[in-house]
Amino acid sequence: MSNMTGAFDLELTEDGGRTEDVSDEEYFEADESSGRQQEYGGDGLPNEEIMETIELSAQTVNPSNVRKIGRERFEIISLLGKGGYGKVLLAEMLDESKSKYDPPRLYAMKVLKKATIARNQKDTAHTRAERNILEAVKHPFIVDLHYAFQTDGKLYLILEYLPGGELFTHLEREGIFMEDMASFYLGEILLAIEHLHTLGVIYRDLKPENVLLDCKGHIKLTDFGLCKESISLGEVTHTFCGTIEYMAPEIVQRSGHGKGVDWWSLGALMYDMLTGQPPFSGENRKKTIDKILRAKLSLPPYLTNEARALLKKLLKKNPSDRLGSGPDDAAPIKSHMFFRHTNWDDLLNKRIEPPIKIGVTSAYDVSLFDTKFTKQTPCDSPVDMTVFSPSINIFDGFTYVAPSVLTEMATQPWISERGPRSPRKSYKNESLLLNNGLEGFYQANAAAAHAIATQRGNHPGHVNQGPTTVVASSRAVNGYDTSAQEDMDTSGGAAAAATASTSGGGVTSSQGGATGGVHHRP
Ligand SMILES: Nc1ncnc2c1ncn2[C@@H]1O[C@H](COP(=O)(O)OP(=O)(O)OP(=O)(O)O)[C@@H](O)[C@H]1O
Repeated sequence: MSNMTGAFDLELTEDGGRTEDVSDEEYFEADESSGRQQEYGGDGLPNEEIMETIELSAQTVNPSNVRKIGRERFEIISLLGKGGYGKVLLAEMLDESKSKYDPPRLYAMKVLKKATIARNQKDTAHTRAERNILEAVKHPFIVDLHYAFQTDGKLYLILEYLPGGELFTHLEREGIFMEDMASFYLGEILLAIEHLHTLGVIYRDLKPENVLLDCKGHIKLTDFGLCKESISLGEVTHTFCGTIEYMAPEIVQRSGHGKGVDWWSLGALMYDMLTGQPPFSGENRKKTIDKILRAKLSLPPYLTNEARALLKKLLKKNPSDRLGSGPDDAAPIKSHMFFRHTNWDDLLNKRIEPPIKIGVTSAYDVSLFDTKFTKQTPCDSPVDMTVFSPSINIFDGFTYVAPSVLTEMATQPWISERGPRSPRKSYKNESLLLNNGLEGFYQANAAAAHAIATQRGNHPGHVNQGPTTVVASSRAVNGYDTSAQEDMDTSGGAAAAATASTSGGGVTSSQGGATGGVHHRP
């Protein structure tokens, strides 16, 4: 549905008159002085952040009743994706006699060199005694980390498998989300980030690829604030996340990495959901950075006043002006008018039905993942170095990064985190754009949004009006790799593994027939 070419790309910022240039007081020269990037506490003073890092290992991750779970207990099924740090593979757990469980127990296996979680001691005095940090990180909208083990210098994280794939795969199919749909996903993401913040963890890496969907269509954030080291990039990997344990105290205490960076990223995701592209993106790294640091925010006219107001407040370049940067963290965002129809308690308890239904056909159905990965023969060797070629546009995936983070990155030696990912610029109804131009596109979207809302007998702010179903085609999973059995711990304990489930409800097609970027529902 969304295989349009660049011919239909929209340059919102160059649309003279049809978009609103937000030229208010938020304009912020990020390189004026580092002092302006500091986050301020309720007392008006900069926060002194003393970070502690917890390294992930079998000791810190595995439940105490699980003594030894090793690599030999997993059979690799398929490659799901590659990030800047390593691979993520679909893996099936075997019992102690190397037989498969029935029903199958599927996990996502992430292979890294090292991973830590950095958290602010000030915020976590009450949890510091905890041995198992994962108990603290556990949240309905954050991926579960079940086991960790190390072999050959590689750290294996055995994560909950999320068969719904990336939220933005679904967004690409839809073109854009209506505001009611967007508020559902943004609300779940917000709750996950708010939870991490209460633990003193800043997520920092909120971007489309890290927002996945579980089998029912609820959000799960991957990475839960991990600081990672790649298995393939040598001894030290400098990333915007930062390998915190090598940093000098004065770097760790730099306050450019306040919680506000996550609320900026939420704003950038919101903009992408509602307009089809990130707020600031250029054709290369330099231009993207430049736009994030200096370009005015442009808002298309079809956005409601509520969405417009929230975007302006989240995408404030100066973090101390940004909504959410204050001591109340997420609270003022939750009470913003954009979320006026959101019952936060219902949302947290998953009592709101997800707008997109995940229709996978079997536990092994990986068709919601990119075939450029799933068609490869999977193995857990290090990532191919060619994906880190310096010639690629390493900033394509970083249009969600807050200005303060970019400024800090510019002062540090830095290596790409991942291969290129083009910003989404595809729209459902290319003919509409061709015939009516940008204005027609906006009008049609606004009209369609209104029509759908009316049809539902509902206000556009409401969520949960009958799920859209994304039907995953049935396809054989290729490339089983049963050979990669490595020496590791032996004998598994009573693993409380989650059982892979595909029960996303009935599977009915609702694709096609989109008008003006809006999806028809059955
Ligand atoms: N739990 C999971 N279940 C299913 N797929 C996953 C899971 N975790 C990650 N993936 C897939 O693997 C891809 C790469 O994962 P991820 O982004 O976590 O890697 P990374 O090395 O941490 O990358 P980066 O930090 O650069 O984003 C994701 O975009 C997603 O498609």
